[in-house]
Amino acid sequence: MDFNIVLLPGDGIGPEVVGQAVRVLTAAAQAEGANLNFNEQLIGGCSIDKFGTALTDETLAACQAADAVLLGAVGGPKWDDPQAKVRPEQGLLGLRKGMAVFANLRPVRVHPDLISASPLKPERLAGVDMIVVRELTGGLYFGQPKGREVVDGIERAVDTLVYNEEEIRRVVRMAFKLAEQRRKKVTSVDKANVLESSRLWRKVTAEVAAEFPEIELENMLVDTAAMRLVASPANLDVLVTENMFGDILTDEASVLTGSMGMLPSASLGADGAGLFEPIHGSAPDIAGKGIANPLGTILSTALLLRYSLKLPKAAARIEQAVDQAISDGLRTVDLGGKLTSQQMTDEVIARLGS
Ligand SMILES: NC(=O)c1ccc[n+]([C@@H]2O[C@H](COP(=O)([O-])OP(=O)(O)OC[C@H]3O[C@@H](n4cnc5c(N)ncnc54)[C@H](O)[C@@H]3O)[C@@H](O)[C@H]2O)c1
Ligand SMILES: CC(C)[C@H](C(=O)O)[C@@H](O)C(=O)O
Ligand SMILES: [Mg+2]
Repeated sequence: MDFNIVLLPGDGIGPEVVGQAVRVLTAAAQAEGANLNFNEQLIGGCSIDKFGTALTDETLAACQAADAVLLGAVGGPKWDDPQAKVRPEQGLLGLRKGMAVFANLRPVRVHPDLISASPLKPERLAGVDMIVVRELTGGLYFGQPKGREVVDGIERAVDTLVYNEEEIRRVVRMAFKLAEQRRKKVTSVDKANVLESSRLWRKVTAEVAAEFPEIELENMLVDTAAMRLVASPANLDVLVTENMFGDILTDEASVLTGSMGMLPSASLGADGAGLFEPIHGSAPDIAGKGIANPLGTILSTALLLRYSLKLPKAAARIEQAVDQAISDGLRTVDLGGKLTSQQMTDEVIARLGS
């Protein structure tokens, strides 16, 4: 079995965490008899520096042709000028759109031995195991019109939140399919008391729910969801929501797990090839120090093996090795330990099993 993987390390800690995660991915795939061919490309700020654009046509084409793509992070202060015409984040959005990966799965699991690493009360964290399904190629991030103009000497800016029913249906259906394998409940998060797009979201979600009579549907307003995420997170199982709500709620959810560095993600479309990335950014405050937590990216490679390469045993090997390393008390700096990214990865590899 041979697979072609595109690596997009990106900026800041991106190359550090991708470099480590690739070691784990290679070892786990090899243990299951799979051979991976890697093709490394630029995206984000480093691509702007070299090519003047955050995503070249060649990089996008390579990603579209690959069996899977592993990305680190993009962005950083160097490219943060508000007047800049090109931004690193545009590369990431263009990649998601270009790969048509409309569903971003963000599993949030609290390891029992990391409960003390979270600022939340321990009794709220026991048994937290949810998956957020974030719509990824629509909503405010992509809606038109979008832009700036000066009217009568006053500058204004416009972003548009637009969804059509098919964009909603396909991502909500993905959430219901996931719920069939889990606790048979979907919490759909919207702002239907204010937003027209949310009222359409709610209508389509009810139609999808009718296709899955064994799954319970709960509708929740996003402000309530933000509160429930910290007040009673163990009651949540599958959450599905629009692009920006999902972005914000998952950073909040990362606090439950002890660190931003823990959360992986899988971005999937209608067919198998996906985009896999930790949910964190380029972390300019710790970039270059070799201390970033690599586990979110390592766990993203497990999702890559499961969802795109269809190697569930290799995926489980990685997830078990990460769980074991944490159970054995191994911690990077963000979790109160002393291990470097490389040392933590060595410990995971040592636990992959034969
Ligand atoms: N997917 C992406 O590429 C992505 C995601 C989020 C932010 N960004 C970009 O990253 C840049 C920095 O954004 P930010 O600082 O707001 O968010 P960030 O996620 O980069 O960092 C937030 C905080 O979490 C910490 N952190 C993040 N990942 C960590 C890890 N693996 N190990 C230990 N600590 C970790 C950072 O040190 C920082 O204190 C911005 O340009 C932003 O646009 C990119
Ligand atoms: C960098 C940014 C465009 C991105 C997003 O908002 O989707 C990030 O925050 C994420 O969560 O992947
Ligand atoms: Mg985010």
